[in-house]
Amino acid sequence: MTEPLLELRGVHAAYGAIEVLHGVDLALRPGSLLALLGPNGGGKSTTMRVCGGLHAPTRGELRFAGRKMNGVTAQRAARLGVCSIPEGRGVFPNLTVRENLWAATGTGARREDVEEKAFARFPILAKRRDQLAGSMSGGEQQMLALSRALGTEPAVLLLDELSMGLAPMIVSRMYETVAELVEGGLSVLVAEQFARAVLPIADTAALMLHGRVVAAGAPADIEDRLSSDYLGG
Ligand SMILES: Nc1ncnc2c1ncn2[C@@H]1O[C@H](COP(=O)(O)OP(=O)(O)OP(=O)(O)O)[C@@H](O)[C@H]1O
Repeated sequence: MTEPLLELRGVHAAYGAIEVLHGVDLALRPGSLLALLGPNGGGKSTTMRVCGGLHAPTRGELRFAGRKMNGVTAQRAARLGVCSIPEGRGVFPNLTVRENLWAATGTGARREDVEEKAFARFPILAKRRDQLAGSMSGGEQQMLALSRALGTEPAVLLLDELSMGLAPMIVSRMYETVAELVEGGLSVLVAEQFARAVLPIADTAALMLHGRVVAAGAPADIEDRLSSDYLGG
């Protein structure tokens, strides 16, 4: 089996004195989609933050392309090719669509190329190019966040709660795009409370409860562990 591109080995993490991850193992293989599932507070966002270099583990290893990368900053992680879209999308509301896209060019991509790709993928963004991001719908903002992240040409994309606040139709459209990106070779780790949105396109899935991965494997293999609660009705 191919080596994981991004991997957590026995990762513990804490906020102050309170440990919230208690030995998390995860393996994201190249060109695949791993869905990290589970209810609120289980530790998905903290796990994503550890993967993106935004939160340092207290124990265990974060590995990228076979090398330990504990202690890297988010900027260094981005330069290595690990790019995060945080919960809440992280677009700059008081900047225009184009200005938001240019924020991706810190890693070296040309502004014109980032714009061209974004507008080809989501034509609505071309129409809104000079509009303030904060004035757009949640779906359009998520398209912008995704386009900006892709502007850095990442090897790994970390997507936290893509579905949050979006209509089901928009969520399906977004995950269709994610599936195309994975088809094209991108490796994607998605944290989702609503498993139904992402399971159909996931290669592997992991269920997190109380800071631990309690089940992991092919979606079909862990489906029976996902109670209707975790499937999001
Ligand atoms: N900044 C913080 N300070 C202190 N505790 C935190 C902080 N962020 C999260 N926690 C706690 O860490 C635990 C894991 O939270 P985390 O956000 O990682 O879970 P989650 O599965 O992503 O849930 P959600 O979908 O609500 O973000 C929870 O008990 C939460 O209360």
